[in-house]
Amino acid sequence: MPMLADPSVRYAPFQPAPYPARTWPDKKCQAAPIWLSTDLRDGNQSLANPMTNPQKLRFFRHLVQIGFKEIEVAYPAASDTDFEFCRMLLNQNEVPDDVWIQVLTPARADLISRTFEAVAGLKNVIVHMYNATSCLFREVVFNNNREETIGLATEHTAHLRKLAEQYAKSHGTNFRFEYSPETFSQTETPYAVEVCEAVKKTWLAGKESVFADGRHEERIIFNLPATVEVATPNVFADQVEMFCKGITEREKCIISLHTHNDRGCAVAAAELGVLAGADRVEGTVLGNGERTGNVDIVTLALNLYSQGYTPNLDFSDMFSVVDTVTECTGLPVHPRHPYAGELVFTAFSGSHQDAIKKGFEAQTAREKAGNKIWDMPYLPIDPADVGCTYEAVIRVNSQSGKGGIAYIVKSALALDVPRRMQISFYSVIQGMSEVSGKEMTSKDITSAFRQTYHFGTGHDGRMVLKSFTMENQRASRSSSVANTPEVSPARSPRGLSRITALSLNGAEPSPDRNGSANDDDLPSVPRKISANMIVDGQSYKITGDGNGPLSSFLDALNADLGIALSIREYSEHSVGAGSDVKAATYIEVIPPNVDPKDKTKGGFWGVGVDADITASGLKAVVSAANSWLGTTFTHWIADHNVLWRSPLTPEALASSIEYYALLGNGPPKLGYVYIAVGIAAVLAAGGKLMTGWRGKGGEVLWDGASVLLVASVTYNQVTEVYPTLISFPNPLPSPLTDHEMFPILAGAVRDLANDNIITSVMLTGVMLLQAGRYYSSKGTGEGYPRSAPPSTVSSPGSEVPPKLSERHATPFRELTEEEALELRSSSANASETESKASSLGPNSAKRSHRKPSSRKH
Ligand SMILES: CC(=O)SCCNC(=O)CCNC(=O)[C@H](O)C(C)(C)COP(=O)(O)OP(=O)(O)OC[C@H]1O[C@@H](n2cnc3c(N)ncnc32)[C@H](O)[C@@H]1OP(=O)(O)O
Ligand SMILES: CC(C)C(=O)C(=O)O
Repeated sequence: MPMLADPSVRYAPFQPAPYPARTWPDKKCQAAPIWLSTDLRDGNQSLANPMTNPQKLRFFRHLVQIGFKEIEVAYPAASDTDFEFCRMLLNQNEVPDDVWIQVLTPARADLISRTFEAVAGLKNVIVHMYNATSCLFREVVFNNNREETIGLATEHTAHLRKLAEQYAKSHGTNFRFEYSPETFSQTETPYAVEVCEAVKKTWLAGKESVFADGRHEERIIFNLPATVEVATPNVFADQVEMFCKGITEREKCIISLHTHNDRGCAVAAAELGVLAGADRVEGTVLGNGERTGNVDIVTLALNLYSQGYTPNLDFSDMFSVVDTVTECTGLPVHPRHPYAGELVFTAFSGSHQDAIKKGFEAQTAREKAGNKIWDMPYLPIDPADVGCTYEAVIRVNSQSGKGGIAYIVKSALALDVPRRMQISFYSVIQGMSEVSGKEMTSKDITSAFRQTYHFGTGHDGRMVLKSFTMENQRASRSSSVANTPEVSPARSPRGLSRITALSLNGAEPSPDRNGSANDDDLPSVPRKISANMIVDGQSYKITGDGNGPLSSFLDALNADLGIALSIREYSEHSVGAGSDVKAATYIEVIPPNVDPKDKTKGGFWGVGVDADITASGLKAVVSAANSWLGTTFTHWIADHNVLWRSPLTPEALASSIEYYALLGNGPPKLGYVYIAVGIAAVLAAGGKLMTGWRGKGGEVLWDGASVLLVASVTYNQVTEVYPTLISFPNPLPSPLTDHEMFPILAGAVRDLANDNIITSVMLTGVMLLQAGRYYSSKGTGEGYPRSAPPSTVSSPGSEVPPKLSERHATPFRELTEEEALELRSSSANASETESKASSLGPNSAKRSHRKPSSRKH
């Protein structure tokens, strides 16, 4: 049946009693209520497969560990399992002295008696009796009028009291009594009060001395259930306040709440009910229970905690709580479950991440100043308080922003990346995550960072700084730089002491000073650097002069390697503390044709970390220069701009032009390497051709094709690629995209990209041909003879099926004569073999072994 156009024909609104005298809206909840966990009763009775007793025991122990002092463990009259669980708790001495065991019974004499048998001998027991009091239940379920309903309750209260006194005497048990007017929230509140008055009278009759002695633990518990949640939480709060004010001898009663979540408001109803005067709340850990569940005590407790009130329950290890609940109930916990779900302290979206990152920084600063109050965007409590690490707080996908990514880099690598570098790295991660369509893990992000900035062992770029010596008028020093940019054996105390003095906190060197930013504390004195570098595997010693370490290094790169870069932005911070302190330096470099003032374009970032501040700066320059140089000696990135980018922007073309101009005007030695590779390829191909001429007829075909392809590539490189490459002007005109040469240069990079495509297709062809040759000479490996022995070849009348499947593992090979024969005979027999297959051989059995469908129609 579809939803009704007019639901009022079927559903009537709940009619709350008017209660204008309410005071609860102005109350505050400033202390935890008494908690009762009913996980092992109400939670258990709602499970398709109720818990086994070992599971119940595990859960019980965990509840005790969390700090529950009242635990409803069973409905002992319901089943032997529940009965035995109570005995198990007694026999194994599982119940701490300060914990009360609660058991539920209906208002039926036989079941009450059975309940007492179950708990006989336990130290502290609350016997909980219920009968429904609402009009619907009175009429439909019990067929009782109001008086009869009260009679049912009082009669069984009297029976229960008798047994309690008896068992207290015989077993020394402390008994308390809880009565639930089940379906309280659907019962007329004054009538619920009337029922409870009658029950109270029966239970407390003659016990005046108990209260006169101040034994308040003897108070009767009236538990007010929203057995089914039928109205808004304010209605429930009104009912609770009405009850609290209506019941006499309030001081002799504990008012308890038992809310269910049918409208999704169990937490709100319990919270407002407490404001309305309740002392106690029954619920389950993480909200399992009938239908939509009982109220979730984790949420209630941590809501209090987040307001600065101690909940008297310890959820410090939320993971183990979730494990216990899920493993015992067999139910999952929703990833968005308040305080406990896997994702509840996690932000994927950029603006949330940005705010959280800034929030953490502000929180750290506040705490340093002595104010520990948690005040964090998007995070109501500190995840660490419930056993979460901060790692999961920010997770990155295509919805994320630079702040979140920077947060992860900072958490994982202790690098506080400057804002503009964050933006630059963000585009790297954004691109990756859009391509994959998946979340980027912290590991993905840190390894992308290392790769992008050539940071850390195993992430060297094309250029590596091995060691350097620095001379100036004050001192002369030398350092070697370890392979990993993060650690340097050079620990100059002088360098370290300068970290603070040189810290510019993101201030940029003015372009004209060109890298002398970290010389603020020194007068401008000429420096000379001598550095040992590896570029594309070749060692170079470079030297340069300048007003500081960075400017002299940039001078050396320009003079000896033809790498003309200047610094546009510089910042640094210390990493760690004490004797392990290091400096982290971030540098943005720009090539000569880039406008230093237009910070939206043309920069390349680098990072360096070292115990020596000079080494950290130099490493940052090398890292940035590597970003500019590109990762490998290939042109894919530049060509991608030209061939596959849509729309093809002038900026994309400009960056490809810059790349090829750099290559064309690069150090001559790079050119020699390029030519040497070409010559080696030609010689190798030629050598193979000769081998082919010397007699192996079959191989000449392959070698011939390879030679043809290699020759074509060489011709293309010599006549097209090389002349185009060296035609790029040095320096490039600036601003590039507006210059009249731009269309010509754009055409040149298009030609180069096309040439590169041709080259790569041809070289791929060579590789495939060579692979074919390799496999043909190798055979199939184990067990496959280069020429098949006669016994494996089928002959007319042979019953052995030919092993054709083995043949598939041998690509690109000529067949031996025997194999050719075998193949021919097998194809001639193919149709015959097929027709025989239904009656002969193992395959026929396989094909026919399925039974015809036995389904009846
Ligand atoms: C809201 C709640 O969560 S209440 C707790 C619910 N939990 C459970 O029911 C789990 C355990 N229950 C059981 O194992 C069984 O129901 C038992 C053992 C208690 C009783 O089983 P049975 O004797 O077979 O009765 P049944 O389960 O059909 O219960 C219905 C009978 O109990 C009566 N009844 C229901 N609740 C109560 C009550 N609180 N007090 C007295 N009688 C009650 C019904 O009116 C009905 O009586 P009828 O047979 O005369 O019409
Ligand atoms: C027995 C009562 C308290 C109950 O479980 C309910 O009303 O939900």
